[in-house]
Amino acid sequence: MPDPNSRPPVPGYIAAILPAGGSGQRFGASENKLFALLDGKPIWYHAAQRLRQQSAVGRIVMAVAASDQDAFANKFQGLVSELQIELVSGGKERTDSVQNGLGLVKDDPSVQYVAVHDAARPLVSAADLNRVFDSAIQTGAAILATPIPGSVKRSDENQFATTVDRRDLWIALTPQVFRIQWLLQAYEKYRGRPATDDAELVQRIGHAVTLVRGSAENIKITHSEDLAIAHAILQRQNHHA
Ligand SMILES: Nc1ccn([C@@H]2O[C@H](COP(=O)(O)OP(=O)(O)OP(=O)(O)O)[C@@H](O)[C@H]2O)c(=O)n1
Ligand SMILES: C[C@](O)(CO)[C@H](O)COP(=O)(O)O
Repeated sequence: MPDPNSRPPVPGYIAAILPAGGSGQRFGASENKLFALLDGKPIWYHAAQRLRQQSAVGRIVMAVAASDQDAFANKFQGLVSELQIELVSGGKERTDSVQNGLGLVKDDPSVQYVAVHDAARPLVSAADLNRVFDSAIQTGAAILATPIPGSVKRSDENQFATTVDRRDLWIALTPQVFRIQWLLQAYEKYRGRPATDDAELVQRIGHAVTLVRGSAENIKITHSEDLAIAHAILQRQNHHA
């Protein structure tokens, strides 16, 4: 159902917020996992570059932890300027980082939608970006997601399994794209109750969030072994480009 309040988009109507303020505990490197190189460039750069290539995207705001700010001001300064990225401080939780990014764009009248995209997802395709942007314009809130690929089990207290019907289960990806007023309201009402993504906050204030089927290649770099998988996916994508 088309959103009656949506206005016809003009280039730059989306602000992308890239939370990059984590520490990559599960990746286990001595520095932020987002600094690991993929095809010679840091992971965060690939994520931001794919958004920069979209004419719908105007501002790109990246939230960076205090401990990484020197690296972004020095080592990565050229890459940050090249992609015209605005930096803000990261927060304790991912939601705090996103909220800091929102603070920078909330009063900008050219921003109609916000796309929140993990800086740890370097492989999102242009086709998926276009589809989730289009869906957000139609509905006000849309996220990339991919159906659960395997059998799903629930463990009881003795670690005995029951099987969960997976037919309507999806894995949430990013970008997650929202009409800016909805995301601002969601964060105004957010009282720190844990949420692993922004769609959950928007749902909590009563808006339906549309699932847009996206490629499972849009992985989040979480564990160190994900880097080798990302290299293989990138090679395949480059080969088919
Ligand atoms: N306080 C935080 C925590 C996470 N993130 C960002 O949110 C994205 C998804 O988070 P995740 O993959 O969990 O990254 P980390 O929190 O860095 O990883 P870990 O949980 O293993 O420490 C990443 O781009 C990460 O940098 C953030 O901006 N601020
Ligand atoms: C936002 C997210 O990437 C969507 O899949 C995910 O929820 C982040 O979760 P994590 O616990 O930080 O891995």
